[in-house]
Amino acid sequence: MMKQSHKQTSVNHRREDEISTSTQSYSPKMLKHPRSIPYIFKEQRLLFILVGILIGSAFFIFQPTLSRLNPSTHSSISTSIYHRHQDPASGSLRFASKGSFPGRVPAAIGKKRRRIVVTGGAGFVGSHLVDKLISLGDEVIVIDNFFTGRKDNLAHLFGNPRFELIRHDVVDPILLEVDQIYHLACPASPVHYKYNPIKTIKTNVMGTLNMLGLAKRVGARFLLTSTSEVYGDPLEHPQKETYWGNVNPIGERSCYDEGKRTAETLAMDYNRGADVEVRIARIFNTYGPRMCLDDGRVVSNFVAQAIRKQPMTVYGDGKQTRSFQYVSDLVDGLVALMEGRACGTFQPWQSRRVHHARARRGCQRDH
Ligand SMILES: O=c1ccn([C@@H]2O[C@H](COP(=O)(O)OP(=O)(O)O[C@H]3OC[C@@H](O)[C@H](O)[C@H]3O)[C@@H](O)[C@H]2O)c(=O)[nH]1
Repeated sequence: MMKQSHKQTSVNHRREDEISTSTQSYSPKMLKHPRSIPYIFKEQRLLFILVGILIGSAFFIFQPTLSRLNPSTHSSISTSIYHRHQDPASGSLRFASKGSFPGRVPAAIGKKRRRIVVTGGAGFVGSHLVDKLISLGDEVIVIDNFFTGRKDNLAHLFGNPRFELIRHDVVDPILLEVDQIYHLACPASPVHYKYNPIKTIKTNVMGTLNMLGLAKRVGARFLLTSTSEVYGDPLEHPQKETYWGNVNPIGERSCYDEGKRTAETLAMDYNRGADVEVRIARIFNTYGPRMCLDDGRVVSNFVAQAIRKQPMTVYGDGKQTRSFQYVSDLVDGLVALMEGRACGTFQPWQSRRVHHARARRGCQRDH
């Protein structure tokens, strides 16, 4: 047994040397049960210390991995961040993917700034709306496929940290975490929307469906830019919102007229069926800066012809009438409509009294 103890460790070897040379009396009790627990604890303490260090190191190495696999073991703050990360529509994906550990609160949280999507934001009306929202301190994401919109209309905002531009066609779904959606994407001039009528109606129906789906998913408020053309060839002048129109479902302009009518139907159905807060603005003939010279609408046509000293072309018998408005007035109206409490359909000359009556009745209403 003594021989075995010598082989085990040099510590033991030294100890036995000490024992043999010491003046203390030899204690046979110590060697009597060398494999007893007190003996092992006393003689193998170095081994125990090493094992302890190994277990401790292993715990600290694997602990973060384990916590990522099991978020339920963390505080409520880290759990909610994890769930936001799981939502594919959530912008939290961005900070989570940077490798932040659960429980670490990103700097952006706490500073609540509204995030607003403007579809068709590179267009004539859209770009003015984006300017207005940026001036109000909001974060703006523009979605545009540049069919009639131009990057030039937004060039002055490139580099602004509160501005983002995404080349995307609303006919395809997109996931974003936003507070408000201004849905403008669609060619509006008769020349442009008649160029590819199937694409026009697809943009109005599928594009609006996608944006309403997004609004429902993230709880965003939704504003649809509709048109005076939903009245078709109206038999009433001027047209009130309560007028249902005199429409032709198979005419050359129907891709736009009927497309916008369907978009309005979808918006109201999402309001009634899915509690999406919707606003519908029936926009009349608008003019102002950034309108393309080849826009095809009457104001730009007349201005372009006047500049070129050409005669102005009046279509038909010239007895048709239109309501015109300057683009900044329209943009102010769109923002007021979005921010107001009233849901439903509105025109520029809508009276305050009617707005409030609707607000009292709640968002849901039928014409
Ligand atoms: O050169 C022209 C252009 C147009 N016109 C006439 O002027 C009137 C206005 O026509 P526009 O092309 O400007 O457009 P509209 O008013 O018919 O619809 C437009 O305004 C409302 C928006 O909601 C629609 O998106 C947009 O199509 C029409 O009667 C048209 O025939 C001319 O007489 N000469």
